[in-house]
Amino acid sequence: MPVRTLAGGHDAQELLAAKGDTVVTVVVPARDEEATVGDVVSGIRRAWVDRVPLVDELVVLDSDSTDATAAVAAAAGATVHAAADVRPDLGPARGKGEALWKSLHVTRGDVLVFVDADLVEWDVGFVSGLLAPLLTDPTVALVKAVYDRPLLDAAGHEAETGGRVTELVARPLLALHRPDLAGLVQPLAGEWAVRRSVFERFSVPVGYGVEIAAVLDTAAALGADAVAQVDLGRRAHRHHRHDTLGPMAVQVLSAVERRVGRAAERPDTAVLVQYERGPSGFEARPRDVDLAERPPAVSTPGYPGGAR
Ligand SMILES: O=c1ccn([C@@H]2O[C@H](COP(=O)(O)OP(=O)(O)O[C@H]3O[C@H](CO)[C@@H](O)[C@H](O)[C@H]3O)[C@@H](O)[C@H]2O)c(=O)[nH]1
Ligand SMILES: O=C(O)[C@H](O)COP(=O)(O)O
Repeated sequence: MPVRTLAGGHDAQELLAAKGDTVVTVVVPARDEEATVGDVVSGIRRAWVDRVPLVDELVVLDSDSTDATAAVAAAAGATVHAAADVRPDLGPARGKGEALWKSLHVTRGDVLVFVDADLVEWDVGFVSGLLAPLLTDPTVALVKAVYDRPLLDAAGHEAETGGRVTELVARPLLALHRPDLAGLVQPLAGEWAVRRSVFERFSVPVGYGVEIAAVLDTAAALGADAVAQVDLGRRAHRHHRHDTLGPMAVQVLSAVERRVGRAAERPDTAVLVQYERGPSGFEARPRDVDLAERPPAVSTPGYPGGAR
């Protein structure tokens, strides 16, 4: 059965009625996003906290930023937590997955909606679109965004279609290992929503493997039918250079391999060697890539409702 694809564009009052007493948390992970995090936070705040009270908590997880991300996010109306300051007793780790995992420890939502902080084209309907299936259909556990993804050049002009790691790594891996999930158009979308009761039971890659891991773990635990996707229109974001997409690809590959029964015993670091032409020919630029995973939040001592 193909992955369920749902339309966005919901009536706000109907969603509010469907929400009832479900607590909804929006989490924005951000590392050095002072240029864009303010618009993301203030847009969500105006639409879904002030005008329609669909969102109960709006939280930015500041992921080791060295710029003014935290101050900008707080001024825009978010509750800001520095990821490194959340449960420091659990040891240090860095990365996007770490920020999302730490968010479980400082929020109370029954449903968590994740929205990237680097968006330059987006719509507040992303939040309601992702929430709707979870508020209205108890069989849905995780919802991914689907959208057109332009690849913008340095001047902001549309060059071609984006999502290079998605198209060259993530979707091919699904085709090989989980063809029942191959209908997911944007398996790496940074905009997704999940039930806490599900996400808190998964081990979470600290880096960019977090999205593909959550999809695979949800399908393994509850069946592919528990994963849905919603068409949200169009989204544009800041692009990485190819040399930082390489480590991202390694993290996505590792998260998948661990979940299809390979590489379970792999060390938590890999070295990706990239090459640049220098004065003496091609010079090696080795990069350490962090493949570590956090254990299920529910298993960490002190987690509310978890082991103590
Ligand atoms: O250590 C980090 C790195 C990134 N981020 C934030 O995470 C979001 C997405 O990061 P980004 O570097 O912009 O990733 P993308 O190039 O957009 O990668 C896509 O693919 C990744 C791999 O699946 C997903 O994690 C991303 O959400 C998705 O947008 C942004 O708000 C970042 O500020 C952190 O919080 N901590
Ligand atoms: O999701 C992806 O595949 C990566 O973030 C790369 O996206 P981009 O090619 O649009 O920069």
